[in-house]
Amino acid sequence: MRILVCKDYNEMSKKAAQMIASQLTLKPDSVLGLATGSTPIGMYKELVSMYEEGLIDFSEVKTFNLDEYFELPKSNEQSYDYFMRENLFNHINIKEENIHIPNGMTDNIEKECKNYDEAIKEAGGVDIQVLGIGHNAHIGFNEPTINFERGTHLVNLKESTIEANARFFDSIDEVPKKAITMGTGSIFKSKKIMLLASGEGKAEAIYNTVYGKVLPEVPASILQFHNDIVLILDKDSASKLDPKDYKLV
Ligand SMILES: O=P(O)(O)OC[C@H]1O[C@](O)(CO)[C@@H](O)[C@@H]1O
Repeated sequence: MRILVCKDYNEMSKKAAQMIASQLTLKPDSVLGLATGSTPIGMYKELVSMYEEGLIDFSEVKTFNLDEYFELPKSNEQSYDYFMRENLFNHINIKEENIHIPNGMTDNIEKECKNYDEAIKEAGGVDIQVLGIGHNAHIGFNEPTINFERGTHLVNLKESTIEANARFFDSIDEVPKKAITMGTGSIFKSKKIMLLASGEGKAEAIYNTVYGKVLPEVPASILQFHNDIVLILDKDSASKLDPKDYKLV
């Protein structure tokens, strides 16, 4: 588990975008696993700037998003489909058929989840999975639970997650209570993983992820077993780590 600590959120975003750009240089038809939430917004801004400067090309890239709210129409500005188009897809030359986001409006959850995992497999697997992390160390919408979920599945959101995400909605009652998310098993199959975190509020989750016991109650802790993962943090989210365990960049 490599840990890079940047001086602030903007530097973290630049570093993360550089890592994605390197991936696309090495493999133009990369399969990118993408995250939503507030943390990756700075990285997406950097990627759009790099694309506009002609430094990167998304024409052969395929993407798979980690999660999507259940029964929230794509047209809703709080859907992750809407978020991804606003923050990235509408501003780069990715092909529509190469964009994959779980269909939160499906009337056949089991089929949707199975098809999603199969589509990832058919694409050759995720080359680099971008992750954020919740205050309770959830990754995607894999909440603290009693077992690590293997594949993409429907999940009941924890109250703490609903409260954390209520900031994006007019009222907490509007926050969906369920979501479709790639499972920790699906995430773990990614060839590389890049986890981003910013702010003091994530320091505890990062500490538990790096040093804690590998438990489904701390979903991100499973990442200790991955053989090619980098955490890109800002100083605040890294504040509980031992400086000998990370590199300042
Ligand atoms: O980056 P944020 O907004 O703190 O969100 C952290 C995590 O919570 C989620 O938004 C799910 O609640 C994830 O998609 C994200 O990685």
